[in-house]
Amino acid sequence: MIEVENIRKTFRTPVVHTGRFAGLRSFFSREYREKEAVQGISFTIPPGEFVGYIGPNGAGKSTTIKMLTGILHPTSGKVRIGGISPHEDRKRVVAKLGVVFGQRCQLWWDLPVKDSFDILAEMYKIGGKAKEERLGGLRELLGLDEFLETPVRKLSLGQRMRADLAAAMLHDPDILFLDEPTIGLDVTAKKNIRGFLQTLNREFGKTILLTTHDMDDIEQLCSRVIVINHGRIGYDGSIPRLRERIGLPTVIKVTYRGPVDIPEEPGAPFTIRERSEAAVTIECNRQEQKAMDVLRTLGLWGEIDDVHMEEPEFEEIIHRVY
Ligand SMILES: Nc1ncnc2c1ncn2[C@@H]1O[C@H](COP(=O)(O)OP(=O)(O)OP(=O)(O)O)[C@@H](O)[C@H]1O
Repeated sequence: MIEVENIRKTFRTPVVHTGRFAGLRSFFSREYREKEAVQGISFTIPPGEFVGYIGPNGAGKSTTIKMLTGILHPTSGKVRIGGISPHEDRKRVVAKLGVVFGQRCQLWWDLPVKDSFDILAEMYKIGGKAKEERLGGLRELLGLDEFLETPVRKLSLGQRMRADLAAAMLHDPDILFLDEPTIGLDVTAKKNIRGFLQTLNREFGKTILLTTHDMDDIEQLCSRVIVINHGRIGYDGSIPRLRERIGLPTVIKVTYRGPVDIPEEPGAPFTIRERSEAAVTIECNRQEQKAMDVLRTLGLWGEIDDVHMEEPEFEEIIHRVY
């Protein structure tokens, strides 16, 4: 269980002067600028949940993750991971956590991948059969064998991410924090990583908090999404409920065969976006109108030949929340 209670983080940075005697003025200056990166955030994540933690650049996502992992101490508020405060007992919390930062490799750059795993296993005090079994499972799930002997610096981005994920899971933590794990990856590599994360969550019950700018990651993986902006939570709930709340229209295009009689006003709760001799495109709100009811009305205007339906893009919905 991850418990976050009204956490805040204010960064205080000295004001740097410019112009004449700037260095001297900065040196003697006691002026500070304050930045409230996180402004009172609360949420609870029960075991086994897969949560997307998203927001625009500078929203406060990384700052939150750093407070959850104990790297940063909140200015106020409380964090509990499995009942333990990461600040008070970082060692015990770290044992429960796996952390992956997509932009930062956590392995030894010049060593073969398997040597990095050996060092980590030593650090976590995993040996013998347990180590073989765990590493065997990860090798299979992540396809590590093709590059186990390769130095980390020579890995492709996709291979490096797979190695990083294996390293994060080596001590079998219950919780995984991921910061942009698919950044820069091609379609196939993304698919592999997503498949692995899905397996961790669904088959092994791992709790996952995922930060990403890739909305496909969120839509394909997360059952819940927390949206943060300017250090505050703007939304916390399921994706369908978010779609409902934003209420962007669904677009339906119907092509007719034979004679068509499209009225000037639809006389139904949807709007006509475009019409031609043999087709009509309408916009409707799926929360207010069932697609079948809309189609029934459209069927009164002529014999339907083909139907094309476009749901609002998740990306567009998130853009509206930001
Ligand atoms: N150590 C620091 N000192 C001062 N300000 C900081 C520090 N770390 C972060 N900030 C500021 O706090 C705000 C939130 O930053 P944070 O890195 O948490 O955002 P983010 O949501 O992770 O953004 P991104 O998507 O760009 O990674 C930003 O305005 C940032 O400049």
